[in-house]
Amino acid sequence: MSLLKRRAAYGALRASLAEGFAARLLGSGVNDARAFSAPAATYKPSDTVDVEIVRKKGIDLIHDPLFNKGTGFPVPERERLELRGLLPKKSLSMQAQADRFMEDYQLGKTYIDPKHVSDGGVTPDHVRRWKVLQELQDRNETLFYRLLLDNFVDMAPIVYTPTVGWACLNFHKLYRRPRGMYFDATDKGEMASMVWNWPANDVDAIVVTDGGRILGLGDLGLNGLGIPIGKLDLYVAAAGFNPGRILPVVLDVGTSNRVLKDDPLYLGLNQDRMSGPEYFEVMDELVKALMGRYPDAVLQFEDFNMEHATPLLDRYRHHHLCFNDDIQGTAATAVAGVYGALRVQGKSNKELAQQRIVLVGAGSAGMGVARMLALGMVKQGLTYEEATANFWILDADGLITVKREKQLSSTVEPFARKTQADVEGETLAATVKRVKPTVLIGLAGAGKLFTEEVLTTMGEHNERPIIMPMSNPTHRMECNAMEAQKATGGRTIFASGSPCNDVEYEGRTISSSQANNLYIFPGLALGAHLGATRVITDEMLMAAAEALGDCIPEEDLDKDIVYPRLKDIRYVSMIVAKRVMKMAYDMGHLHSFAAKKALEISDEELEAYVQEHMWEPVYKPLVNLPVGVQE
Ligand SMILES: NC(=O)c1ccc[n+]([C@@H]2O[C@H](COP(=O)([O-])OP(=O)(O)OC[C@H]3O[C@@H](n4cnc5c(N)ncnc54)[C@H](O)[C@@H]3O)[C@@H](O)[C@H]2O)c1
Ligand SMILES: O=C(O)C[C@H](O)C(=O)O
Ligand SMILES: [Mg+2]
Repeated sequence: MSLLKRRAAYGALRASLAEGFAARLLGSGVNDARAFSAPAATYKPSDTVDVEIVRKKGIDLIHDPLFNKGTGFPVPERERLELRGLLPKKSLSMQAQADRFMEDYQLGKTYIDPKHVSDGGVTPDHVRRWKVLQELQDRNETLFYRLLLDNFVDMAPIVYTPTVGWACLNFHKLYRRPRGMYFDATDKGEMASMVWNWPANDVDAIVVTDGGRILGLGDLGLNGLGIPIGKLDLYVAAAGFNPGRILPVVLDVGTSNRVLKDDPLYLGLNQDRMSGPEYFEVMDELVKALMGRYPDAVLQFEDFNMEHATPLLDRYRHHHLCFNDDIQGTAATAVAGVYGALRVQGKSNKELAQQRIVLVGAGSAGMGVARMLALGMVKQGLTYEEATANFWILDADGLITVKREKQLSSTVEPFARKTQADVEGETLAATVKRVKPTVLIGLAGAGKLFTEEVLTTMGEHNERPIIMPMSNPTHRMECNAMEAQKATGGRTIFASGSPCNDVEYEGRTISSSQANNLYIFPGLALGAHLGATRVITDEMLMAAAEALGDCIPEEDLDKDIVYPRLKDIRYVSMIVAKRVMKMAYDMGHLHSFAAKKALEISDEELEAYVQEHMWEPVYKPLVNLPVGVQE
């Protein structure tokens, strides 16, 4: 990318910051905002008009959601692209289309029978909105992403958790049009050629699941594809990945879910879930097929069960640019949240080392979080062994100690309690009473484990308890915000995996934050992609965590908010991407020449570089080139 172009992008960034500043001035009644208005038009050779090359015309174009503008095709474009007569004559602006959609989205009366909505926390209205949005995505992706970006706070819970959980449970009944790629165990030997059926020559990001553990809903087999789709929706909206260059993938290796297997409409393999060497063989073939065609793509592993999540990450992380979102993205998210909560308490990051942490759920997410928090404590001066002594980890069998008879996994083993006072299998309530933790984290996916007794005890021992029920979706969270605030007299610093409303308690409003890896994976992947980093290291993850924490404005900390506002998600992803790239550079992992150059010029230049590479959901003029004619 030329320096001229980058300068232009930086100019645009500065202009938009100035615009925001001007708006604040206007809001505060200061009239000098005019000083920021645009100067008289001058010729800028760098401000080129971005066009998009398309190889289709006529009805084929209208039926391609990546290029379709619906009634938004301008008249001259209709002439150029053989669309005349295929659409009502009147051309609407994108804004008019957006307004029309929002009316339907907000007020639509499509009836959904409540008995079809079995997932706690998801209402019939969520489901209606999910359907309306999905239909839009299937016909006009540019408008879909425009709306998702502009209404992120309202729409993220629809395309993502908790509603996406309902969509996965019902994927086989909802299936209408293909999205993403479907591989299964019977495709052995064919995958490397199958991957060439995907229409895009370039793919920047792939999210893959085997449906083994979808949110806290268990094994959903092929239905799990809804999760990579939802994650990649956020890649585009939150981090500006190009929707034409993303690929959601499911590998169907069977399912242990009897309800699905017995359902004649289920679309996956009707066989038990594979495991052992055979499983890894199939997975290896898929990874080689995907990386063979798209060697530069970032590969995100999503919602694998405990048996496979860590082994797969260890297997591929040194060979491909990949990460496991549940282990690593969640870990960085939790670290940022605890740092934020310490700042709310008026403390610094240094005091992470003094925290006593009880964590329920010793699975991939839980142990990723424990390890990263321990690494954070090491950064604050402890040895790793001293750090692990600050944790009490419980799983379905209670407190984990060295006396556990079952073999502990290598991720859990360093955290097994060693002292006499620690009773193997102790209940959560007893551990919390005895240990008096300052931080309580839930990643068990088992619902209401933070009982009134547990929460009350947290309140008894802490002036400001830090309570993070991080499981998803809503009805699998360990508690909700109201329960935590009621039991602790409104003193909890609260962050949950799925969104919770703020709580009205004794005449005041108490903030709830969302501790979800959505704050990390889009920016992390963007930084890795733009920096061509080839690997994602612990240092890069820690940089992402710290960057996330730094994005919380002071005035929000004063309101007990421990994550940035979701409306600022693009800014957050840009900062996370920048800091990931800077860390990669320091560690010798940044291989993009252009990114290196930007970084060596200045911090602002690097921000502009990231910004410039974020795809914007706007209608660009379409230029048709016949197949075979080079761009
Ligand atoms: N907020 C986020 O960003 C985020 C990210 C990743 C995962 N999660 C959520 O975390 C949960 C777990 O995910 P995972 O990948 O670690 O799952 P996993 O299957 O790998 O691990 C689950 C763990 O919970 C334990 N557990 C189950 N029932 C329990 C009970 N009744 N009491 C105590 N422990 C119990 C299991 O023994 C196991 O150790 C899911 O609900 C998932 O949605 C949230
Ligand atoms: O998908 C989410 O909402 C977060 C996380 O990846 C999970 O598995 O729960
Ligand atoms: Mg997940």
